[in-house]
Amino acid sequence: MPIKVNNANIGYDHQVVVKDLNFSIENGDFIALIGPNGAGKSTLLKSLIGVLPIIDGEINWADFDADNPFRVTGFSPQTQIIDWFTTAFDNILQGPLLAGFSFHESKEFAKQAAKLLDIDNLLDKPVDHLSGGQQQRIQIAREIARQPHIYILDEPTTGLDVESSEKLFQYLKERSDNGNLVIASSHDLTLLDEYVDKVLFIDRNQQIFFGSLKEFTANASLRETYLKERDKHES
Ligand SMILES: Nc1ncnc2c1ncn2[C@@H]1O[C@H](COP(=O)(O)OP(=O)(O)OP(=O)(O)O)[C@@H](O)[C@H]1O
Repeated sequence: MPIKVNNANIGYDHQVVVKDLNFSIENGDFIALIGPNGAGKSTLLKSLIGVLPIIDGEINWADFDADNPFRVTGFSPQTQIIDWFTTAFDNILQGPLLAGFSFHESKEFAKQAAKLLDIDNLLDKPVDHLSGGQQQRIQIAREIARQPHIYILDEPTTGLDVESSEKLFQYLKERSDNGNLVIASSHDLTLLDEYVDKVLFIDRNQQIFFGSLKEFTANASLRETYLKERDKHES
């Protein structure tokens, strides 16, 4: 079992944001992490990859080098981590280079990822000359170019238009169909309905639901609760 979360309490400086999390991520899973604003989605994704220590319980990366999950993971947080003083291409190239690919392979992977994110015409531009949505694409392209086994993506479609969001989710679905793991937070239920196979719903400091998309969709009151909470926080 690649990632197993047991009775985990997560948060900041002993301030618990979500308590008693219990779920596991298996090879081939494409999981949507949903919950209203402030529910703790970013906190959970940071805890999963280990940049934020958990308060209690366990998160086990059973089949991987637990000391260095970054080797096998593409992680795109909500706050942009970008090298502002280089070009779009050099930013993307850093992903595969740091993952250990040769310069030649890295250039190929960077070009492919740029094409997927429709930024191949911006590659020689300094990143601080680009729009927020274009910068978001660069960050995701950099992670995709690493060819990771696990994708941990915090609202990857923010700033992306509908067509690009569909293309990205289609790609992630193909990766999960090939045995890779994807967990992505999103507020876009239409996109999730089309591509993901499991849902993790957190709200009011707790895990409300973890299971298949089918179960989630079939449970009208659960879906209703999610939509109501989401819209309440967004209005
Ligand atoms: N660095 C931090 N230190 C202390 N508290 C924080 C920190 N970052 C976030 N929080 C708090 O943790 C809670 C969860 O925040 P988080 O960003 O994980 O929510 P989210 O579900 O990702 O929200 P959104 O949908 O708005 O991105 C919020 O109450 C937030 O104020």
